[in-house]
Amino acid sequence: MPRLAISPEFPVELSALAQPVRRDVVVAARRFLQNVAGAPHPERVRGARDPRVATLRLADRHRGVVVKQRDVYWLLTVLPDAEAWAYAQRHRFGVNSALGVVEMWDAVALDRVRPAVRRSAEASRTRLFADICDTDLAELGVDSRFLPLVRQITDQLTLEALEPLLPPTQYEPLAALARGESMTGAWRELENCRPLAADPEPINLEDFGAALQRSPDRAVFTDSPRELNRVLDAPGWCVFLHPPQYRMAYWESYQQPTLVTGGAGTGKTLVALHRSAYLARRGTGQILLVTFSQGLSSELAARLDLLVEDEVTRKRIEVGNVDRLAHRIVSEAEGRPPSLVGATELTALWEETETGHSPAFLLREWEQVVLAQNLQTLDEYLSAPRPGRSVELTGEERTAVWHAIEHVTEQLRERGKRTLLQLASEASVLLGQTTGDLLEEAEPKREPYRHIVVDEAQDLHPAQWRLLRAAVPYARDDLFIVGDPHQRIFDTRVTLSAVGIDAIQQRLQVSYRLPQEILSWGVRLRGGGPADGLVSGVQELYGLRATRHGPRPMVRAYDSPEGELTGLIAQVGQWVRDGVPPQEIAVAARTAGLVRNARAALRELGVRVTTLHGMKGLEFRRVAVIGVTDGIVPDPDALTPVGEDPAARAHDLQRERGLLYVACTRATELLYVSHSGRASPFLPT
Ligand SMILES: Nc1ncnc2c1ncn2[C@@H]1O[C@H](COP(=O)(O)OP(=O)(O)OP(=O)(O)O)[C@@H](O)[C@H]1O
Repeated sequence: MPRLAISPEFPVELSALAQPVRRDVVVAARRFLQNVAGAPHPERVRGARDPRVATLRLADRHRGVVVKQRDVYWLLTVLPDAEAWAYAQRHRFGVNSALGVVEMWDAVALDRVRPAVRRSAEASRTRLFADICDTDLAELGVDSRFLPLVRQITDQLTLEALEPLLPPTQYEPLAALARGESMTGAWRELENCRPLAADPEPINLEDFGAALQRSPDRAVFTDSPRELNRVLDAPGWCVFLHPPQYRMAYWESYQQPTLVTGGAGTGKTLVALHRSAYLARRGTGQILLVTFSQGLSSELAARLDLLVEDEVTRKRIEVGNVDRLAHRIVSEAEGRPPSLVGATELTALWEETETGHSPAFLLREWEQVVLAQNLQTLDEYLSAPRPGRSVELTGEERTAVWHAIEHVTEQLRERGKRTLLQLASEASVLLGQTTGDLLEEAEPKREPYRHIVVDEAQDLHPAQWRLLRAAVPYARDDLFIVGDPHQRIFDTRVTLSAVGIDAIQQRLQVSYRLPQEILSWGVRLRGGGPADGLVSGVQELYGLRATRHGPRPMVRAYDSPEGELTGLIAQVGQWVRDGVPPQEIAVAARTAGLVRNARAALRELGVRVTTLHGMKGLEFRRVAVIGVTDGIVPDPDALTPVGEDPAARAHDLQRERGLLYVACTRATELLYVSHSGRASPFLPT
């Protein structure tokens, strides 16, 4: 029986074929896999650069291209006959000697540029890699077939021009050396191309099948027609992860909590989904996949349904948000659902106190100092640090604030009401009680989950972190966390270590969602210095890059809000006429009023219209962000007055900036931004 491995390009090419051809291709591939009568057989390709290449006739005038070694077939693509033969003739294949993964390159295209590289070498005595000996290059896996070309490269620009023609496993270490990095730096880049942990077995360059097994980003083996169907039908992200994503999601076991950070669209959510699926398949216990809001958790659940087909496995993963978890734990303990206090009622309670501080100031002090550190007594509060609060409070003032907090919490208790953060705090105490008393027992395992996977971690409050920490035992693979401090849209700047989560950190650097043009515009917009939180120290956006190019964001200035709305209607109408499905278009604005107006104006078109907050975690082909006007973004009502607390105001401004950045980085294809009157100060000039 043949062993059939599918490359990520195959399902993409397949989906581009007409339906009857597609059906025939699938039937033929299934026959080939099962080795039954009528199965296509490999046909050699005359003039092929690589003798292992063959084609399979999969449908009328359509062929699959395979690389064949013994019983292993790597099915690369399916194309009309002539294109398939040309493809088969052009490409060569190899095994990277450092990583043992497969490599593929267009040998004809590479040959075409060789004369130009040679000419520039003849005109210059400089050689980019003059200081690196052949042994070092070989150690980095540079293929001896590329060596003559590499030796002729005179400068960085020439190397960059070769990037699309070289396998990434060849290019990345060379690019690192060209940037002046050491061998260690070059190795680090190479390691990033490794999807699996290093294999202790020596690499056999002749064993292509073993190399394919080490390359799950390039080839998935299908043992049955069912698996074949799945690889061909499921969305690409369900089957193929990029090497760093794969390595993080499928690492056998993490000794301690793990934090994956990365910019917008780098695949953090996908990694969280795959990690959950991996843990569920392992069957070591119940998993909670948790995210910020109810809306996002529904999105996650829908994607998880696509990723995990098996019902028993899927049932091991509960998808939820932290508020709901807190609510449930408190409900179960008290025997009835807790009542929540509304914002207006809470503000009225703060107003009853007489500290000379505004309700907003007191609320922040309560949430960011008292609840964040779980302070229980006045003495604890008097000696506690107040990070992020720049207004000094004397001992007397602190005492007054503490009494104000006591007044409000007492009033809430009398009314039988709580805030969501209070619920989280109480839920973590409740969990602590059930587990703490039992620690000495043989089987204390009373935490509700064995593993917790957290998405959008940047916005969780310390009280919520304490709840999550208490909901899972201290054990291997307890917490797997993904987030991006630059996308924080709420007021929490907690580092994980401050809440007792000692996490190892990994980072994703390539955005697969955004074209370079939207990404670099977004990075300039986000600007304003590095972001803090989640990890100790600060996190820079430096190094984040994209793999695609596209149109630059359109920024449109209008004279009036009415003109801006008319412009929006025209733009979105054009997108719909271009054939973009309405569910792949989103319009976002900072205020509820702008959202209402846009929604009314676009009702007929059926596109999504939401607030900037509502864009978190989502993705659309085309996005319009309107009302990016001075006086609207940042929202003056969301800013602490300058005189009240300058540090809080600076944080508010960063949060508002982050909010706009989040909305603008949802577009995979096109971004349209508009304002009427003076532009928001956040817009890059
Ligand atoms: N391995 C992959 N295969 C296919 N598509 C991918 C892959 N990785 C990323 N993408 C694309 O990038 C998008 C972003 O992925 P994801 O939502 O996981 O990123 P994220 O880092 O969580 O983004 P954000 O923080 O901006 O919400 C995906 O929806 C998909 O379009």
